[in-house]
Amino acid sequence: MTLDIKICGLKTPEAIHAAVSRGASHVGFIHFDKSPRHLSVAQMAALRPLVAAPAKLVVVTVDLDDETIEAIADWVRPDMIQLHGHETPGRVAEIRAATGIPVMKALSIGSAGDLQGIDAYRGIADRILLDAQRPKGSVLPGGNGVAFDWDLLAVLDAGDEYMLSGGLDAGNIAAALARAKPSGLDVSSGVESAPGIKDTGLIHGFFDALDKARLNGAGLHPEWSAT
Ligand SMILES: O=C(O)c1ccccc1N[C@@H]1O[C@H](COP(=O)(O)O)[C@@H](O)[C@H]1O
Repeated sequence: MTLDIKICGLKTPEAIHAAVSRGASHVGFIHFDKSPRHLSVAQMAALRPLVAAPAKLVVVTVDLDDETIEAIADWVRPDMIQLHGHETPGRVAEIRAATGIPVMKALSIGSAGDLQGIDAYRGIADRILLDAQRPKGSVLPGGNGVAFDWDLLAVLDAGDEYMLSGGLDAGNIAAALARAKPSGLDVSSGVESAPGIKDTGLIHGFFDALDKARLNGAGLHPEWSAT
């Protein structure tokens, strides 16, 4: 098993190319109009062909209505839909069934108790994404560039699969992998020069730091390859 890498909030062909050329397993487009990374359905559909297999396209949504979810499914045809709002297990199942597209449910983690929320989505969401809680005053449920305490994850069982996000960057990725055992990493703000502005140099820097961490064997889960 390899460690999945999702580079999220991409808006330009250059940024998509940088992520895909470095082996990103997932590329994320944000559809949330309060975000500086927001793309309309038409913009996502236009960029969609640039995300070719084996890279997978994830569209990030927040408490979206059926009509918009349907438009995204039909026009953008993502490989996965990320649900980053207050979607209940029932709503997650509904979106999964209506679209036939795998879903990733994001959960905000501020304390060990928040991890119990995972249980409700087991067998319903295809993947779980663990992110930091939104800082006071932020209008964004994610993409705030803040990390949570990765040591909280120590209570999880070895078989608990999750993607880790929140404030990851080239400077902390080795420490994150030494303390957490995710099956994937998700980064957005950490490869930006300003909110919503991806920097291809920082994208390369993130993959370089990851390569270095892997060479040093930084906390890699025994089941995950170092390639
Ligand atoms: O990035 C956004 O603007 C965003 C908006 C609404 C929901 C989720 C959003 N981003 C997600 O946040 C995490 C981590 O972001 P960061 O690295 O801390 O900036 C990631 O899963 C994005 O998909």
